[in-house]
Amino acid sequence: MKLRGKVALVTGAAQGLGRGFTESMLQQGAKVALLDIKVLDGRKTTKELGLKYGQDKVLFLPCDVTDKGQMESAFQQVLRHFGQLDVVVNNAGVTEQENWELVLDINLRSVIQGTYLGLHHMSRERGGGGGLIINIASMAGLIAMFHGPVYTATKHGVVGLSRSLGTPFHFDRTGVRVCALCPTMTDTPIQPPRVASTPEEQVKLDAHWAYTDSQGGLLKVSEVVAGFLQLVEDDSKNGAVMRVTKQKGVDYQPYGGGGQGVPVTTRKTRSKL
Ligand SMILES: NC(=O)c1ccc[n+]([C@@H]2O[C@H](COP(=O)([O-])OP(=O)(O)OC[C@H]3O[C@@H](n4cnc5c(N)ncnc54)[C@H](O)[C@@H]3O)[C@@H](O)[C@H]2O)c1
Ligand SMILES: CCCCC[C@H](O)/C=C/C=C\C/C=C\C/C=C\CCCC(=O)O
Repeated sequence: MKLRGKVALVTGAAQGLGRGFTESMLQQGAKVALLDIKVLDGRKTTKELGLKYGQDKVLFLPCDVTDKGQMESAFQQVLRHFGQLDVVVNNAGVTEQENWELVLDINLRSVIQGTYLGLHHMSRERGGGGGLIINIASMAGLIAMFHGPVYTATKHGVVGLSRSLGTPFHFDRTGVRVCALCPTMTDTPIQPPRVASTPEEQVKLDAHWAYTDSQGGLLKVSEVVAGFLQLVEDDSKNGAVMRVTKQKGVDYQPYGGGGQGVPVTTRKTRSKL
């Protein structure tokens, strides 16, 4: 998809990867609605991007993605304000916390909600113009993350959702591509500090940073954004699961015959996974 003249909606856009995806689409000539629960940060980011790319190109909408009413209202407001919707990026996410139900709500239930709302408004069978939904999963959607079992479960769920809706059965009716993006550890505010306030916490942090350093350290937001733009622009990718890692850069998770929209791999390639 060429982004010039298109309208995108990004959840969790106030900072980190969401802000990066937003700015990359503004650079390509799209208009973007930024949704976030952090109202002050969201307004600040929107103002800064508006000064750079034009205030008429951006719209900030305070929105808690776990609240169905707020999500429905945000989608309606985007359509009223910009008159169209072409791209939905379900990006808002949190890492493991004591309240595991909240991790599930934000990282998976809200992504399902955002995906269904995107299909509802963009689907050709409902009079929409087709479009693209990119769900931000993680490499934790493909492999185990020892210090985040629920986080890992939610990201596996996001991958499964995107692959299933990214099949020709759905695309033939909706004209909406659905893909998942799976970065490894990236340098955003979600990352924990290196030093903790208690010895128990320090053990976890040491394990996290030892793992991260062993993988080549943190990705830059710009490296993930480069992959994101490839996924936006390549209309042949539907149900595709893009990985972004320090070791291999941008590539796709091969699924063999079962993976729609991704190349079928050879046995030799599969054995290296
Ligand atoms: N940074 C990484 O290492 C990394 C790696 C792989 C995947 N991811 C995924 O990328 C996405 C973005 O993460 P990030 O690293 O930019 O994190 P971040 O913490 O910098 O940004 C997340 C944003 O989501 C918003 N948010 C959280 N809960 C919300 C809610 N209920 N409603 C609306 N907005 C909410 C936050 O306010 C914040 O602005 C997440 O889904 C995360 O799981 C991050
Ligand atoms: C395994 C592949 C990489 C997945 C990246 C993932 O999507 C992003 C993770 C972001 C931050 C790291 C997660 C947790 C913090 C680590 C330790 C915290 C320990 C403290 C605590 O238990 O609260």
